[in-house]
Amino acid sequence: MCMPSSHPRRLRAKDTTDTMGLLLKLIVASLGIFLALYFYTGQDDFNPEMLRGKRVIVTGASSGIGEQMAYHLARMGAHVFITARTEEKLKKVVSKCLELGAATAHYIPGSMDDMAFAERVVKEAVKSMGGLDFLILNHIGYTYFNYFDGNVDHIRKLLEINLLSYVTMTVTALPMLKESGGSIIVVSSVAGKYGSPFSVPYSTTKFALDGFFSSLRQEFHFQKTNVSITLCVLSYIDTDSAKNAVASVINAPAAPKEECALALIKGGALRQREVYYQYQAAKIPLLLRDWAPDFLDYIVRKNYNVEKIDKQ
Ligand SMILES: NC(=O)C1=CN([C@@H]2O[C@H](COP(=O)(O)OP(=O)(O)OC[C@H]3O[C@@H](n4cnc5c(N)ncnc54)[C@H](OP(=O)(O)O)[C@@H]3O)[C@@H](O)[C@H]2O)C=CC1
Ligand SMILES: C[C@H](CCC(=O)NCCS(=O)(=O)O)[C@H]1CC[C@H]2[C@@H]3C(=O)C[C@@H]4C[C@H](O)CC[C@]4(C)[C@H]3CC[C@]12C
Repeated sequence: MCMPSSHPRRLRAKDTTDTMGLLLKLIVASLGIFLALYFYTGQDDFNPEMLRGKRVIVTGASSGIGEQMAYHLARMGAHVFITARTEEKLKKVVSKCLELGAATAHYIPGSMDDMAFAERVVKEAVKSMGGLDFLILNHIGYTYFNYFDGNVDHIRKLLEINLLSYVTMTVTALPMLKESGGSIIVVSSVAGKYGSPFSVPYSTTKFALDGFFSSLRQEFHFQKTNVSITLCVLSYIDTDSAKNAVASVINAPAAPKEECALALIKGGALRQREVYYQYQAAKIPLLLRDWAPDFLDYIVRKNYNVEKIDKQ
């Protein structure tokens, strides 16, 4: 009887390990290709004509990404209705929108810590434009970029501006959006998808937006409500307020606000459930969140010059 020697058996075990390794690499590569195709497809079907004559509200449009969205919409021939607190800035944005080709452009100044104002914005916009196709929720209240200071009242106030005014505007706008088969675009952040140091109150409000709008989207399916909800997950964008707040602390480049604004409008017009901008900075790290959360936390922390915060 011939007993197989231990050597060939070891070789067979090594062959099996090599094959498994190769298979694993193939699976990971195919998954990568599949995800890349899945998340990139759709954007190409966009045509700026989709926005011509559409009636759009943009909040937080006196500066930054909101202002840039207003300009893109104006170039596309939309009716633009903008809001924020600073009237002087809003006036300038409205006149530039008209120069760029907006069908109409109007503004209403006020603060989103007042829910009666949030409701009024929608009602005035509908009166002025004769209906509503897109509700773009983009504004945020002032917050600090530093260690959590224990101030519960700040979190409560920020929740009113960053979350409850979004909810109020959605509730008020829903009948008109149902009528037009319209869309809600909600501007959020990677800080609303994973834990972010020095942004505790801000991150709290952005996670809450995901809870509200992702759950509402589920109910829309059951109710056959033809209103799309696009949640926009942004990485660091080069707006003045973001750069002022974090430039010395974050070791990552900021993406251009003009391109970002266009990506959000495209995603909304195509009725995508989520937009990630910039894709590699916002989406790729998230692939780790459920499978390697400690590793993701470590990568996130690596982006911070924490000594700059400690010295402040
Ligand atoms: N820039 C970035 O790196 C990132 C931004 N985002 C998100 O993008 C969106 C826009 O950010 P960004 O353009 O950088 O911000 P900006 O600071 O440039 O713009 C914020 C807007 O909100 C308005 N606003 C502030 N406070 C209030 C208030 N109490 N009531 C009503 N409006 C208010 C501001 O105008 P006014 O002061 O005149 O009221 C301004 O128009 C936000 O939702 C933010 O979370 C997400 C990830 C990254
Ligand atoms: C702290 C920012 C809030 C904006 C603000 O109130 N600025 C006023 C400063 S000023 O008065 O001097 O002008 C945050 C707004 C957007 C945040 C960034 C974001 O959402 C993306 C990244 C998320 C990550 O988790 C943390 C870093 C971010 C770049 C984050 C930083 C804080 C904001 C700029």
